Amino acid sequence: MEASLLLIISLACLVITIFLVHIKHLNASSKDLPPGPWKLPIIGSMHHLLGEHPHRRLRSLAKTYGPLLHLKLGEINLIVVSSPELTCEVMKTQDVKFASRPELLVSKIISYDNSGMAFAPLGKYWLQLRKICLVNLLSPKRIKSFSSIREEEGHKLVQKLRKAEGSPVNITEMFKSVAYSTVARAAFGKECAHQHKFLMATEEIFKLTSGFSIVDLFPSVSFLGEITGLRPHMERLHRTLDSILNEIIEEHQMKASKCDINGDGSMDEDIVDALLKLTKDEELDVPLRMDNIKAVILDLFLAGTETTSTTLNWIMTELIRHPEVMRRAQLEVRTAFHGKEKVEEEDIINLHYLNQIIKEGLRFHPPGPLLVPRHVSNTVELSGYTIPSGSRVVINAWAIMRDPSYWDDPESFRPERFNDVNPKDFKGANFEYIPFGGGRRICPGITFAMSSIEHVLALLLFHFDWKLPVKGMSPVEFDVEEEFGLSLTKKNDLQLLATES
Ligand code: HEM
Repeated sequence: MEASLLLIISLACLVITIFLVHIKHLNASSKDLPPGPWKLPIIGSMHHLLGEHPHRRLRSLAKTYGPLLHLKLGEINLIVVSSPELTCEVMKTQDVKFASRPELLVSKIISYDNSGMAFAPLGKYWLQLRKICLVNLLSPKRIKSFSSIREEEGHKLVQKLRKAEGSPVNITEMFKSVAYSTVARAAFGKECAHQHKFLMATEEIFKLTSGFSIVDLFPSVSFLGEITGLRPHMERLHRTLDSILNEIIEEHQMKASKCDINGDGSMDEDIVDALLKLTKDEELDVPLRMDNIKAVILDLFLAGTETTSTTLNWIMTELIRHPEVMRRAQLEVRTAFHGKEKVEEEDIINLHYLNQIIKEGLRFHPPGPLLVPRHVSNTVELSGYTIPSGSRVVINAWAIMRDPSYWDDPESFRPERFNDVNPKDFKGANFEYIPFGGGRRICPGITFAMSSIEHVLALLLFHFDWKLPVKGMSPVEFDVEEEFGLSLTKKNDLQLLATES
């Protein structure tokens, strides 16, 4: 009896010793890696992310360990960048070394083996897509040609709000619908018959693309996808989207063949038409297959709709919370369009205060708080530390854009801060203001996004006065709870009362 007790105690001591030695070994400061919190076997530093959304936890950790942080998340080395100087190093000085993307399970399944632009690895194929996107799909000329779409969708939104006058409206749903319809009509030439299904699927995908999903932290444990149900779920979403895309492409092929038959070159070209034409282009470095075309279309939806509607939603929330900003913006818009029949896009450019509001909205609530993760293919030096090949790199844009060393009173919504003689711009030159990212992976949809956001907000401010539906509720009490995914959305839908001005 005593002997077996002794044996148990000895075994327990042995296990504890091995465990402690293992932890010590795991945590033995590697001189080369950036600093980071202590690790446990298998999960590494995952427990340090509990309790808050990742962008907030990572900011707290950066306060302790510095602006270049290393976390071991399962099998992944995660490098977190939280200062403009290091962001400049990643996005400018050493841009090419940090410009690839990690392979996430969701983008592999949904995006036809990572063949969309957002998750394609750096290389010839991505470069070709990027050129196609900038020259053919999202060129300033093409975006201008979508102005009638923006106007019609804006008009529909105003009509819906007029109809609902007197009752609370779910403005979040309306923003999703207008963002979706605008991209759908630009891409497909008309609204998609399966709008609801498509929107639901894209929202789900955004939640799965955070990069913090268990399947992306243990990529070598392939059965995790099955036992968590994530893989079958992603495959179902893929099948739904694939069948919708097939239908749309068939329609476009039929339309194109009819135009050919009639010898009618005057057909209005949408983004799908432009992409289909490219499948016949023999000059391309890498030929485009039908799956690639579907991946690109999907990317434009995924990247363009949720981000735009999220921005609109947060800005409207802040306008409600700051009635003095709302009043000043309404005055600006109403003065600019006084006596005019409609809100014209050319005049929106002169709405300087509205532009400052949008910039402040993107600073205060960036739809991509950690941007889109980068991947390091070869070991690289950063600020005297070694970033091992295979590391995942995220830039905590949310933390940088609220850093008091670069922003005065950063926790307040103050559009006037962009009223400087040399205001910070988001086109990739100011690394303390990066809502659209930077470097060669910078968002190619900035002009598309800005023209939609400006137009919708100008209409809402011009035509309506806005109130909270609950009497007696103070605007500052209004909730700003967040939900984290690839985009940072408002958790609860925004319900408001609109009265015609
Ligand atoms: C307010 C709206 C938007 C925001 C805040 C936003 C933000 C971003 C960010 C942060 C990135 C990653 C940049 C990086 O890695 O440095 C990105 C990439 C991308 N965005 Fe946007 N975006 C918006 C709207 C749009 C729109 C409207 C489109 C197209 C219709 C679009 C298409 C893309 C694409 C294709 C990429 C991937 C680029 C690449 O990896 O080469 N985005 N966006």
